[in-house]
Amino acid sequence: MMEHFQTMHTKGPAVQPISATKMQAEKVSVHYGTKQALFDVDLDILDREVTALIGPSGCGKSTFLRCLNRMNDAIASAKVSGKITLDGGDIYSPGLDVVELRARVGMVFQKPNPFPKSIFDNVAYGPRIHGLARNKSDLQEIVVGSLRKAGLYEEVKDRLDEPGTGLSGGQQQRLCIARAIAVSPEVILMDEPCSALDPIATARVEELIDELKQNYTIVIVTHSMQQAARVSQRTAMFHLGYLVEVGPTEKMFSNPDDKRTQDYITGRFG
Ligand SMILES: Nc1ncnc2c1ncn2[C@@H]1O[C@H](COP(=O)(O)OP(=O)(O)OP(=O)(O)O)[C@@H](O)[C@H]1O
Repeated sequence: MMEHFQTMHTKGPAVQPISATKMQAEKVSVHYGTKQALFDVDLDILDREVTALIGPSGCGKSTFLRCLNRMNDAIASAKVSGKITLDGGDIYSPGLDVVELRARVGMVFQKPNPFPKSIFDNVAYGPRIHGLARNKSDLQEIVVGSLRKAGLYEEVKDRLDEPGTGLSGGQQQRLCIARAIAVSPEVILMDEPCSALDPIATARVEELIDELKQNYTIVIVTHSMQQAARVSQRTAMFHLGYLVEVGPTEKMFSNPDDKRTQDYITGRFG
């Protein structure tokens, strides 16, 4: 795992930077038909940090993640209440362009899901539909830049015209990350992005997440305590649809406030 050390070039006491809130959830509840899956969740997502969502299966992690870019809109039975803001603006306000929202808050799924298109076209897809490139060389620059940021360019630069589906699982997931990055999102949501990957590909994606947090706010759902501890700065623990507690990852894994977190991280349930 790559370490980032900050060097202070100025004299005087070190000032602890205060992270700004990028997204804020207030009293967020979700029902699927008559079944309530989330109960009054209040959670701040801090800018340019990795927030890990942990908790036993079915506790509502993915449901909450999907609220952050309105992916639950696609589920007919899902009803979201409460308030979620991005830079202070309500993402559920009527008239909000959901396509624009999803460009600002991108998503990477559990199973790598490249389009049945070339590597180049996978990454160019978003910039094309959002009209982000003025000409071919602009588009080329965006695609190459995104593949570089996703740590994939060197591996694929000689075969950009070949299908994305021909890559290995780990490469496909980095391609999906490049595709998400290509539209310059501010927030990237990741739903168990490594669960289909082998340990080496997982380590590569974890390193990438660590690098990406310099420029993007990341929210990751993970079943792996080790992964949450390795990649995140803050951890939010969910249980039976409730947010149990949230805090700095180090504290959550060494000295959590809530017994349910303690039980979960020590493998007593989940
Ligand atoms: N599309 C859906 N329709 C109906 N119920 C759903 C739907 N998606 C999730 N649920 C229910 O909502 C609850 C929370 O599910 P969710 O997938 O958010 O949990 P999770 O913590 O992400 O679980 P896992 O770790 O197993 O992925 C569960 O009881 C689940 O069965």
